[in-house]
Amino acid sequence: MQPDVIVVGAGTAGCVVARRLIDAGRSVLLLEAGSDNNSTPQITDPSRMHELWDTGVDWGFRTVPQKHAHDRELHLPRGKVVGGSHALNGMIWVRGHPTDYDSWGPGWSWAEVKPVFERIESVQDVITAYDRHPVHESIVDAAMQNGLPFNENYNGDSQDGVSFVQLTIRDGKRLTTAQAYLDPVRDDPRLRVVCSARVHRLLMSGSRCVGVEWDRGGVVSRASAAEVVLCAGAIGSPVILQRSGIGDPALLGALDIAVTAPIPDVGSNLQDHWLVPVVFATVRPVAIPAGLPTCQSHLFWRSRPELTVPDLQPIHFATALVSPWMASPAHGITLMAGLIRPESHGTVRIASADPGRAPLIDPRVLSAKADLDALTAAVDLCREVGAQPALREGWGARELYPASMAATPELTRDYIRETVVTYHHQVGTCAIGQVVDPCLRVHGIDQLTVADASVMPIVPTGNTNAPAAMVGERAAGFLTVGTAA
Ligand SMILES: Cc1cc2nc3c(=O)[nH]c(=O)nc-3n(C[C@H](O)[C@H](O)[C@H](O)COP(=O)(O)OP(=O)(O)OC[C@H]3O[C@@H](n4cnc5c(N)ncnc54)[C@H](O)[C@@H]3O)c2cc1C
Repeated sequence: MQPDVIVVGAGTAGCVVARRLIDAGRSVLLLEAGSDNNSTPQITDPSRMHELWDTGVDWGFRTVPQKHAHDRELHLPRGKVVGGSHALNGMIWVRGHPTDYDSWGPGWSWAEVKPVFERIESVQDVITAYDRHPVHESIVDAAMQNGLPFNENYNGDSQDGVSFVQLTIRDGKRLTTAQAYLDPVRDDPRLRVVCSARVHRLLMSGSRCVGVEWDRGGVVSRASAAEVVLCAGAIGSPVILQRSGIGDPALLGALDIAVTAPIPDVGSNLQDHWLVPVVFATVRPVAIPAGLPTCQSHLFWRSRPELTVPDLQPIHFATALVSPWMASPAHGITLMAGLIRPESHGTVRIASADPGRAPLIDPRVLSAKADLDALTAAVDLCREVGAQPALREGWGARELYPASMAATPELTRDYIRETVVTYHHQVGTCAIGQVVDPCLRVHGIDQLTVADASVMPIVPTGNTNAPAAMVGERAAGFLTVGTAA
């Protein structure tokens, strides 16, 4: 098969891109490093997502030691299976704040992307009505007792307030873009999906990308195509570019990789959202039945009232999420203090030309003091919500962490450095403007597009799966219809 287009990565965006290219009559070779087995109960049952980390479907990335987080190496789970990170994620559907897209460049204004979200939502089920766990009803009540408004639809006119989350679930099972977009065209003769195919590098002819090289069970194969679309995610896409000689000449030179295109910003501008656990023991048992995730409510709020856009998004879990050093209660809940407009930015760099070596991922978490301040406000807010009667009296909720570990502002900051974890929203490493143009074509290279979370120049105000799917739809439009799609 000599496809029209090679798509690398069958994750959230890659499945959308492949499907829309097939719809437009193109032949597609879709290469995925992980397996095709996304129908295990651990993936399909939304209540079991916590069982997936550090298994065969997780790339299991670790950051380099984080200087501002007590030198901890943070786990960054990423999906390695058809469905990508959507097969591992919390299934929460958030379009983002309208102003998020203003800085993305021509073609990306809210007026232009809003209809794209609506189109995706006509393919990708997003459920808003489900059997909410009573503890989430109480968490929402507690947030309102603490002065927050209830927001029926945070994907509507305003994000602000406490809400029940909207979820990508169908009939009690996780619904990824692999199922919603890819599965309906699986039998189309123009589509070939090759799994366990780890792409090592791009094949270049001068400044033209003419194909890719991959490894499958120790066998190296190559294919050429008129277009290559990288959908390997915010870690995978910059890594493939760097290994292909597209990146910072200083890095490539140090690793003895010939420079194909000097683009210093490949792998820079890594952004993520951050979470800090506020854990409560409850007297009443809390158990989530199969078919729904433990996280069913969240809130959007501001660390400072003068901010025009929410910078906090605590998410709430009907279970005690404790670190190994913490005491685990018999029953509990966790209000995860969430920062969603971080100032700290980092990098993704290959460590060597050897594709077997893990990349060096340095998000530089909490390197900006503003992030520590905002997370402190988020922790304070979660502590206040947990102390409200709906939880204190209704469930016997008692704060376990940070509790006395936040007795002073300095201790609170220390607790944050000790417990901060990823919110799983890495973006920005092949950013529009820096690495790709607004049509997602890599600067100075012909026939090469990047279409995944890596192109987002600023991390959206909210979870990143819906924006990644939106990027996939836009990319396919750029490739098939042109810039006005
Ligand atoms: C644990 C977790 C929870 C999350 N919760 C939520 C949530 O509730 N809501 C939300 O909106 N977002 C959530 N996210 C984030 C969201 O899932 C991601 O932003 C989104 O899936 C990114 O899509 P993508 O297409 O950029 O990358 P991915 O979906 O990660 O897809 C990349 C694909 O490329 C493949 N790949 C990578 N390198 C190669 C290579 N060299 N060769 C071949 N294939 C390769 C990968 O295996 C993967 O399948 C979560 C993420 C995680 C990990």
